[in-house]
Amino acid sequence: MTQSEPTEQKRAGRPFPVSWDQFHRDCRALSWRLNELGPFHAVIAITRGGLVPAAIVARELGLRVIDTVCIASYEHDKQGELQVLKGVSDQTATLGGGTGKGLLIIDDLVDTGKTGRMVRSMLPDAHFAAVYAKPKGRPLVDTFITEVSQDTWIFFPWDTGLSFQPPLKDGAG
Ligand SMILES: O=P(O)(O)OC[C@H]1O[C@H](OP(=O)(O)OP(=O)(O)O)[C@H](O)[C@@H]1O
Ligand SMILES: Nc1nc2[nH]cnc2c(=O)[nH]1
Ligand SMILES: [Mg+2]
Repeated sequence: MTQSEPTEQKRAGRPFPVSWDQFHRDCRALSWRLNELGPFHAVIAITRGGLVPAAIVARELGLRVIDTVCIASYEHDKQGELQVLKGVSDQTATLGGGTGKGLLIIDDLVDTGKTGRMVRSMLPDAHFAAVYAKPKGRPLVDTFITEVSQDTWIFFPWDTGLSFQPPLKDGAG
């Protein structure tokens, strides 16, 4: 990528900030939906973004076997090559009969669907859930809570902090 190319975040343009409170509510809503679809043997969080929703969903569904698939692709807001740094453990793979049946994969969001496609190829029979979905990634997930437009960039509470916001009207501050 050359210096002048915009990042995925800049290209997306429309900011969608999510507070801890909102994120917790959305994860609880996801848990309600998943509770009707289970039971699941284990939760698999796609790190790192999937760790927070996975903890909340696991708490709500009473699941105590939690594994990770560690995938890196975005360096802050630029997507590069997908790298699988760690797959599921042999123990979790056995619980899912080798194909992921009865396993619940969780991520914070699906955007282009690249990450989702990768985990689906690893565990084709697992249930894949994300809290937020953009249109390109939506066909990859079985369950999600809120759809946002493709030109939206979601700002998660663990990536943001409180800061001064200038008033909408110029000079009103
Ligand atoms: O649908 P895609 O276009 O593949 O994008 C979605 C993925 O991008 C983000 O992860 P990221 O690679 O930034 O890593 P992180 O979870 O460690 O922040 C997000 O948490 C999803 O896993
Ligand atoms: N924080 C964040 N990470 C992403 N990775 C891919 N899309 C997004 C997004 O909208 N927000
Ligand atoms: Mg991620």
